[in-house]
Amino acid sequence: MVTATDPRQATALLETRGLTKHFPIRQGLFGRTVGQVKALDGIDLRIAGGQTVGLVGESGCGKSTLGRCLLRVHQPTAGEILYRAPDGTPVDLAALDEQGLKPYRSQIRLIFQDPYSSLNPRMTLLQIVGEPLKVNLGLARPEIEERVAELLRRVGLRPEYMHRYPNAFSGGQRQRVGIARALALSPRLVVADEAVSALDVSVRAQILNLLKDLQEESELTYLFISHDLGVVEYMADEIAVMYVGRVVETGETDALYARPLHPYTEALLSAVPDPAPSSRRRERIVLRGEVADPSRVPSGCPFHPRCFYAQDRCKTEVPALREIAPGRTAACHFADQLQLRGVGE
Ligand SMILES: Nc1ncnc2c1ncn2[C@@H]1O[C@H](COP(=O)(O)OP(=O)(O)OP(=O)(O)O)[C@@H](O)[C@H]1O
Repeated sequence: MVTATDPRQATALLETRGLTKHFPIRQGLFGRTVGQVKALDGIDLRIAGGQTVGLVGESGCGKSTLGRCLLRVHQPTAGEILYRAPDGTPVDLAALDEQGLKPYRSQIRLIFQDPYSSLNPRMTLLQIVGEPLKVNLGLARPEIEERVAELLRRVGLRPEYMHRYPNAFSGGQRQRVGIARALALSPRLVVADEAVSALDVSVRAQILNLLKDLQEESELTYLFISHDLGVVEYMADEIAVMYVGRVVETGETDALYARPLHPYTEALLSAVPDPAPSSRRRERIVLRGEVADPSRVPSGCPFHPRCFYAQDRCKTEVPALREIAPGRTAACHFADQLQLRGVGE
């Protein structure tokens, strides 16, 4: 059903086309390039304004590299990052130099994974959260204090904490500080890279709910990167599944979880803990072998050596990411024939 909040109807805030990032592998005394790590290999991804896109996949499949390219921490090797500026103009962030990127640096921000190592222990919360206000906006101390107090309130911390140091706080509180810092410049898109993975299970839900509340208050858009499919199901309107530098499936969260179209997604979902274990049990699909090495991507479909449904064609022909049903894409030759198992069957 197409509803008012259907991500397919919302305008894209950011869209990547053919986004590619290869890291050279260097060897020897003169650093000769002997190969390439294909961390991203032609990513087409659409992030609708005000929505959360969940990016999932095993470790090493390129999720963080994608986030870093959007933030332009990395210079992409090829492809476009089309960002809709506040006045509606599309801007290709991949093509801009540091000077050109300046106006957009405040609009796309990152929440770090580890609230222990990402906060400087020698800086007070005022300095940590206020730093972007000083550096990017050049604000004076009284105004910074005022804004930091407001930011701390928004993330559920007492304003008087601003004079304390990070070691006075728990993991969950520290991540609230990290979120306050990410929000200091009123961004439009926030990349949350494993934002709750380092936290105790007991505080994860509080941080996830905080992120949801902040999204509602400020119409934020999230790219929510996680290897935890349970967490992503709770957070994301839409999902993109990555495998070795490529997007292999996209769709609305409910539809994708109920009926995956790519065998890799089916395997990932089979590992999500069963909410009602006494009912018909889902069988966990144990994939053979390790995730492919992005410097030696298998021929044909990169997933074929691990796929239980692979046919001869899969060994030679690379499947394109194509629309299988409205709002559903998959990069599998047999996506419209396979009857794969989802969650909650
Ligand atoms: N700066 C770099 N130089 C060389 N190779 C890199 C660099 N950054 C990432 N890679 C490689 O690119 C591939 C993708 O890494 P990336 O960190 O993006 O994956 P990921 O899905 O985020 O994994 P994880 O969840 O473990 O962080 C990996 O093979 C990684 O070793």
